[in-house]
Amino acid sequence: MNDVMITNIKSLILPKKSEGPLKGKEMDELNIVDDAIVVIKDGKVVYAGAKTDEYEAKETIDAGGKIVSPALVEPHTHIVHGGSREHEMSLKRQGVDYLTILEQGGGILNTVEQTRKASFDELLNKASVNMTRMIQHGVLTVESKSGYGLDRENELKQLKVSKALEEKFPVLMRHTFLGPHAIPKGREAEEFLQEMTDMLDEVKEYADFADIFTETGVFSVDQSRKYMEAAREKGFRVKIHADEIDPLGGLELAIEQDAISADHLVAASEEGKTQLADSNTVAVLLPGTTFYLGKNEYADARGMIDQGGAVSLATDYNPGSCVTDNLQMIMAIAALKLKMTPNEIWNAVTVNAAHAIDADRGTLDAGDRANIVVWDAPNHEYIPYHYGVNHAYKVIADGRLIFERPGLNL
Ligand SMILES: N=CN[C@@H](CCC(=O)O)C(=O)O
Ligand SMILES: [Zn+2]
Repeated sequence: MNDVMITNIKSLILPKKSEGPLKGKEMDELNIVDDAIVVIKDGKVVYAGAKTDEYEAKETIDAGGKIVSPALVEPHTHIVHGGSREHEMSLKRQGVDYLTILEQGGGILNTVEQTRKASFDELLNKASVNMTRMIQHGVLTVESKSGYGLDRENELKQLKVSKALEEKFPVLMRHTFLGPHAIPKGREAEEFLQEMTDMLDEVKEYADFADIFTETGVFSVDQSRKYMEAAREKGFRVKIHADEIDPLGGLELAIEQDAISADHLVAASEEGKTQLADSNTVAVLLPGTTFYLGKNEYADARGMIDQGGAVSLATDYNPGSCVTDNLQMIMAIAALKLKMTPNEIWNAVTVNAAHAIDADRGTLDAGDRANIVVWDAPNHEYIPYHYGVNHAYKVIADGRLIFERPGLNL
């Protein structure tokens, strides 16, 4: 006997499982089945498709005539950190830009100070609040970066908190070492980068990927290449914060280094965008960051997709450049500012996001984990359209209902 049957599904969104990420025109293909059911046994999907009488189950979850999809995948966050940086809002209002705040010892370095001061438990409790919110917004797979320690003790502390989060919540996580995230006060780039590179062996136990912030005033393309090569030699797949503000050629470097993802890419070159199509690299775009930094130019998602590249979307949740843990909000910004179609957006936050972090998630084929969201929306286009609110109505992790949107007690 099966365990659970989700019935009364108006439309079931079924992104296509594929060996690599969906690229180019494939990104606009999405299977949507009307009047559907999902059957679950031992936390896995037995059947997801058109309604049939063929199956029985011990328990029923009524989707209430709403739409259902795989749980969302969040491929880029800085969820573990101490403190907050609301004071930077007034600096921004006065026209002080992101890199200037960093150069003056604020920004990332401010969060480093607060993260170093925080105990393991403080960090875990704080990140748990964000994780709870992400789950409530329909996310059950989360990538999490270090990068607010910038020394051995605190980078390891952050990665251990990240691992503990995965133990605590019914989520699949990927953990990324981002030791070269900024240059600590009083240090010199080369020797600090060497210290972070020397940590890679030890970090292997906790991290799936090695990442670096390649940007003006942080690490150059040559320094980043050296770090990525060292990480790859030690068996890491690499990631990169590339071309976020200045066009340094970070996307080309990512492709050259067979990075699993290149993230940001607001200022990526035409050459890089062209190369993306023939690469194994997923472009993880973070339009919430462009919005939050008050920029007018967004990443050229259309150029990347139309030339045959693979694109994914993430919040980039962090305390400085994008302070939201609502991936649905990013879906709206992608529709409005990146000119992505609803199908492209759904693929970008499910299958392609999963490929960007090497996670077998984002689909509901037989045998997949039954990580599912019932959305309070009439169709899949509605979620990017009605922005800024949470449309997740029920969240099901491994076949278990773990969140149901509360109503009002009137
Ligand atoms: N740009 C570099 N790192 C983060 C921001 C971190 C911060 O400002 O605290 C990002 O992806 O946007
Ligand atoms: Zn980031």
